[in-house]
Amino acid sequence: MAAAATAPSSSSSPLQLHKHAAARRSAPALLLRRPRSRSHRNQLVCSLDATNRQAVQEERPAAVNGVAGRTDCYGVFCTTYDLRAVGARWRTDWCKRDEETKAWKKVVSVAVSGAAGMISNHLLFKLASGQVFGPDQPIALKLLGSSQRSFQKLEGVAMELEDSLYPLLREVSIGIDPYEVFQDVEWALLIGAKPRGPGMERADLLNINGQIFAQQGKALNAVASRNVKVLVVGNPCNTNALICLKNAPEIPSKNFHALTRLDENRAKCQLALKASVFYDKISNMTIWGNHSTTQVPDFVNARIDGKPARQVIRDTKWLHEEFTKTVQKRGGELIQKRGRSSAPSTAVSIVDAIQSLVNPTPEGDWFSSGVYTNGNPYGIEEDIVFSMPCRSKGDGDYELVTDVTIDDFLWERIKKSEAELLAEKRCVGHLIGEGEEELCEVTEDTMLPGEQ
Ligand SMILES: NC(=O)C1=CN([C@@H]2O[C@H](COP(=O)(O)OP(=O)(O)OC[C@H]3O[C@@H](n4cnc5c(N)ncnc54)[C@H](OP(=O)(O)O)[C@@H]3O)[C@@H](O)[C@H]2O)C=CC1
Ligand SMILES: O=C([O-])CC(=O)C(=O)O
Repeated sequence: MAAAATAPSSSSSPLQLHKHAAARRSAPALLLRRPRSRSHRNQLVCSLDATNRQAVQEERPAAVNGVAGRTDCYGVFCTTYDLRAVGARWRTDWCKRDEETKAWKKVVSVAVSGAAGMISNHLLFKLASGQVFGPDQPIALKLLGSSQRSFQKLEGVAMELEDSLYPLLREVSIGIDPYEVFQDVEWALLIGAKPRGPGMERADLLNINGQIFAQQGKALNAVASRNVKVLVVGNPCNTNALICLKNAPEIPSKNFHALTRLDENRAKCQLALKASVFYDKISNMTIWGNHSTTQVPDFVNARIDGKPARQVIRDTKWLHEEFTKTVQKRGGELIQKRGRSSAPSTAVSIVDAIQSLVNPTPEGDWFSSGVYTNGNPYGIEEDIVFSMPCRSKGDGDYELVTDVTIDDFLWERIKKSEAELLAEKRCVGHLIGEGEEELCEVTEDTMLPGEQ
């Protein structure tokens, strides 16, 4: 475990602090490490003289000492750095310093569950690099594991993040208690979930994972930022997202998403291949419904180089049969070939999903996300989480797209996916305060992309 460096005494040179490689880069300006608890918040006041160095020093929490259950800064991330360019003079004027700090964006606080898993293995490094929230956006990562056993794995992940020297990565903390890890987070990327084991019934999976998401919903409700954006990846992600939002009544339901961006990317790839064009020519790609084999990849509204896809791809049989099935079953095919479910491409699609919310959607285009159906303009049953076309102004929020055509082909399939989600919802009634577990009747149709 890396030991936390102490702040310099009033006689020490500021340059001594730069012994950590993270600070050797010409990284953006200093950020005092933010105190963890709400009660500590605002105690770092700007006062003037060297005595305040001592005060700041005392505010810094201790490093994790390998104590499972605690969430705290990890190793190098517990150090308060002077991150201005090497050679900058240590100032005793903390107000001036504070002014400089204010010029930088506030650190964005992002929780990731299943942080020791395969998807996170790819995602965390993209988050830390600035690829997701931008090259001028400092970030704090809060890593959630599920058990005492996973705590050690999380330490390993944090060590790799340390060794990657990301200048934008200002905090890493690890823990197994969502009530601690989710404190004040602005984004919660909920990836951790139990995989379906041999002989496990679909209803068991819904129940086991549902309980995880009920607990995490409650924790978010209690301690997260009131406007936290939640992206549920762990399967079955639509119903898990529904459970999560139902257990977080103080957070707007609109803030919850189930990841269907991977399906959108898969659909774009198939259309690009068929039309012999590069991916970037495919736009307006909607995935309707559940992240399962009933999902509906929409070629009716998709565009290729600005033209309706059906004007470019004249092969109706391919669109109706092969395209739809290929996208629906892509996850399963991949598992058969790789022996495990998709992780790198899922991480990429999580990046895409976040970027679609924090950047304005290009004029005329849209993206897919599994979102809460209340108030939807398409006639889809209310009170489920269903993938639909969305547009964002780049403020983290979204609006549903209204200028889409839903023909009979789409509608028939949308209803099938809707029925599947309603059946899943009945299975988790006990987790959303709406009934008993015994009502669960999921059919063979109800399959994750990986189950076939
Ligand atoms: N929506 C989509 O498009 C896709 C979804 N998925 C789904 O994403 C999920 C994760 O996949 P992947 O990373 O490959 O799986 P892994 O098995 O590699 O990792 C899952 C992680 O979840 C952790 N975990 C389990 N229970 C909890 C819990 N209660 N709280 C926090 N963490 C927990 C596990 O570790 P530990 O117990 O040690 O903490 C493990 O690190 C799966 O449900 C998968 O089906 C996958 C691909 C696409
Ligand atoms: O079933 C799984 O875990 C994999 C999955 O969701 C996908 O690849 O779309």
